[in-house]
Amino acid sequence: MNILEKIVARKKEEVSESKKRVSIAQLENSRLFTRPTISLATALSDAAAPRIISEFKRKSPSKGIINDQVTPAQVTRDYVAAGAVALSVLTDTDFFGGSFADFGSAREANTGTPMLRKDFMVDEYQLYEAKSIGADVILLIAACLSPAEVKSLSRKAHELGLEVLLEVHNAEELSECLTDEVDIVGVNNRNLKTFVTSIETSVALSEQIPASFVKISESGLQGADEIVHLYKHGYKGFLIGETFMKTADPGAALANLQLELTQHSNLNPLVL
Ligand SMILES: O=P(O)(O)OC[C@@H](O)[C@@H](O)c1c[nH]c2ccccc12
Repeated sequence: MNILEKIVARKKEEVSESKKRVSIAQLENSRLFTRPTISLATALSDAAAPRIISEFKRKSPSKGIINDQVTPAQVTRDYVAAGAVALSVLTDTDFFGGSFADFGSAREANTGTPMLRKDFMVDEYQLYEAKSIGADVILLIAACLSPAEVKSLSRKAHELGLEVLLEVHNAEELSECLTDEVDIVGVNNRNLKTFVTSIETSVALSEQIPASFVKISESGLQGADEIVHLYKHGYKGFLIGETFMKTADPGAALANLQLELTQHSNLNPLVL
């Protein structure tokens, strides 16, 4: 089994345990369930410059502990203050050290910025969970879902008012799984089966994503130059975790990147 298969197998167990503990009706009754969601797709498609989706990520299977000193509330406040277009918070515990508690404190620390529940979605039940914790966007990873699952989970997400980010890593996943039900297409520069990261993945796939979809590039991003390069290939959003989280002050790291981006001619990420 590769790591992705291990994560998905564990996730399926977890979901069946959760279903026994908490019913969908209970999730529907939670305080945040009826909260109106905020559109990330709109924020990105309106953007006249690269926008950063900042991730709260404590650890990962490829890197081990990234940061165990910071709190999601503080990092969220700092990311928002530094101009993040959206926040991504890991809710997977076993492999990424995330939790609903992390997501909840980030949600509490910010009401106006869209939030992505970053997890491995394999069952409709998790969409109800996402809504109950105040998520705006959910992630569907083509590498661990069938095209039919992508379609049905996307439909259900929309029914619940959630936006869908479809993550692809290669041309096959893109052609098999892209459906009109998807709101945003994310190209993961990291192969989740091998952990190899290359921004050339985003470059290569950019042409193949129809212009009607908002595109984002995910993983392994570090500096303004590569972001501007990918922006010129049509990517509007950039999902960044480790580069920020490995510093003592992730919000300050985002602020520095924003500054570097403003120094690129004709690009001002702080002005719409
Ligand atoms: O920390 P990075 O290399 O900046 O990557 C962030 C994000 O793209 C990455 O965490 C990610 C992308 N797709 C995922 C799917 C599951 C878990 C994590 C991910």
